[in-house]
Amino acid sequence: MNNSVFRFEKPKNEPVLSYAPNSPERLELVAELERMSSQQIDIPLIIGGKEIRTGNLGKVVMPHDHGHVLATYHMAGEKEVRMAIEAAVEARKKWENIPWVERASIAIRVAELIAKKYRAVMNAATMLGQSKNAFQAEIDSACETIDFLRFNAYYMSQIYADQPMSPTTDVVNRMEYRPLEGFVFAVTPFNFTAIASNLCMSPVIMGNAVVWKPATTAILSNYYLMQIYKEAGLPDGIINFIPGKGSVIGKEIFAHREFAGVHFTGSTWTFNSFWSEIARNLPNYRSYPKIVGETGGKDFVMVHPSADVQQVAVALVRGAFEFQGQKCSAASRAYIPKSMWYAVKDSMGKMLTDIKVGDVRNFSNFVNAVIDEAAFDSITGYIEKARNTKDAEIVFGGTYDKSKGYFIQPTVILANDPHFVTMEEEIFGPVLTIHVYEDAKFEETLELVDSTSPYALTGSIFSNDRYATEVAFEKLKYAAGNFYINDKPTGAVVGQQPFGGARASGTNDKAGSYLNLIRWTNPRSIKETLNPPTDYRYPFLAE
Ligand SMILES: NC(=O)c1ccc[n+]([C@@H]2O[C@H](COP(=O)([O-])OP(=O)(O)OC[C@H]3O[C@@H](n4cnc5c(N)ncnc54)[C@H](O)[C@@H]3O)[C@@H](O)[C@H]2O)c1
Ligand SMILES: N[C@@H](CCC=O)C(=O)O
Repeated sequence: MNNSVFRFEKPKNEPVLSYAPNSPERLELVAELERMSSQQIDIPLIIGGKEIRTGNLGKVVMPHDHGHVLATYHMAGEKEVRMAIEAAVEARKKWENIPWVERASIAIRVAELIAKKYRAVMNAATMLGQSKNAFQAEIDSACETIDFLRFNAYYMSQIYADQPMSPTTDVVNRMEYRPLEGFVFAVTPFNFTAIASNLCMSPVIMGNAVVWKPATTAILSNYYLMQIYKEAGLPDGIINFIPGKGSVIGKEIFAHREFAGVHFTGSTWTFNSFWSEIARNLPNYRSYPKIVGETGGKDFVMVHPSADVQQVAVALVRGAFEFQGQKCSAASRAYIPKSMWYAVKDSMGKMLTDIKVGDVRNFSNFVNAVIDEAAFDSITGYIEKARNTKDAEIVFGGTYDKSKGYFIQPTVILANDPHFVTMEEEIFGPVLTIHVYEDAKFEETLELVDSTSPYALTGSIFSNDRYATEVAFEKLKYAAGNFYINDKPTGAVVGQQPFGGARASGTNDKAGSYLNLIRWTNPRSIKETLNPPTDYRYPFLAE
């Protein structure tokens, strides 16, 4: 056991590479895309470090070319879920007792491997499997994944250094940061490889062992993560990788006595179903489980008449359509003053005419495919609702085609009714709805922004009038957990804008900050009395 005190310096964010034509990173990525596109791999479950093949198979396809199979994966049944739980419970016994700096070193080594040796692999797998373009993959599967790992090692060192005071000479007080008693269930979404990694690694770094259910539409990149964790020295059984049906896996997990916490990112509906299931099983557990979930959003852009037209138009186009709007933070409803609407529309129209939609391997495509057929059908269903009502009209896009890939043209809906369904419900696709308001009704419109949707994830105000900005800041105090001034509501960076929201958007435990890590510890306060009293009486009783 090493008894030294280690301190990690605050890291810097991983620089985003440009992938400009002929840059070394571009050439390496193109070669990796070709290599991955020309093979079909077999993805097993990984339990206690062992590869398990159940023969119950699913397919990993490219969303932008869904006839192209990249991999087959094996699905867990009840037996494998129980094996994964046992492996995690067993592995945790040694893991929690090694010096924390060893755990931090493994995390930092994972970051280093992704930054250099496996950057192209992680980006190519995310591009092909999740249909992200090179820039969107780079900021996710390279930079954000790396940042989560490096910053969490630093935050962990700060948490552990936080010790209580011992104000008198006869007492020594200290705090021991134990992991949770049991295992943690990580349930991860398709849309960010970084989130998948972080949902597993933040409990792990704090001494916990994890059973990981990845999203079936992100299995390729998630499987490569497992391999990198192993190469970095993560011991067997600390993360147990079990793709499969959520309902089969969830049922076994939530009924288990050793279930100690769930680290989830995904839809509000799924999270609510977990919460009910956990409540139903409460008497079975050893401890109250930690329930951490970041969920949906209906993120707004509120525009004041003093705002700059071009800045607003760019924020709307990038905020709504990057990664096909499949970000929980995507700009999906905007409120524009009447005096600005035609200018904003004109500017957006120029950009939208320029934007190309297609395969990720063609680097000139800004927009790629949505994740799968179910998403395609759900998103286009909303577009059809807009087409078939008097309450709204489609002003850009509105076309789609799933014959080869799940492609939807960036779509802008103008809603006369500020409560039209696409102003209220999360669509999770390339659809932005705009409501135009009378310039004089700025404050009333802020009330509308606050009360229109059950979510409170991200939002922004565009204004060059500081008094107006301040009014929006106050009136929208609880409307967003991440609030932006003169910026799009997406693109939170680890260490800069800790991420998460409340209301129906989750428990707001702020991924990418110490606030998330403290959910994965079970602290023990220790008081040692150096000179214990030998008389039971209070001093005044001796009078
Ligand atoms: N707030 C955030 O930080 C954040 C970030 C990214 C995505 N999201 C949200 O995620 C959603 C999109 O992601 P998604 O489509 O992957 O979400 P989803 O809820 O469909 O799935 C998330 C995960 O839960 C699993 N799952 C579903 N039902 C289950 C069950 N009964 N038992 C166990 N596991 C189950 C899925 O297989 C997947 O791994 C959007 O609503 C988006 O807003 C939120
Ligand atoms: N870090 C992301 C949040 C991920 C949601 O899907 C952003 O702010 O765009």
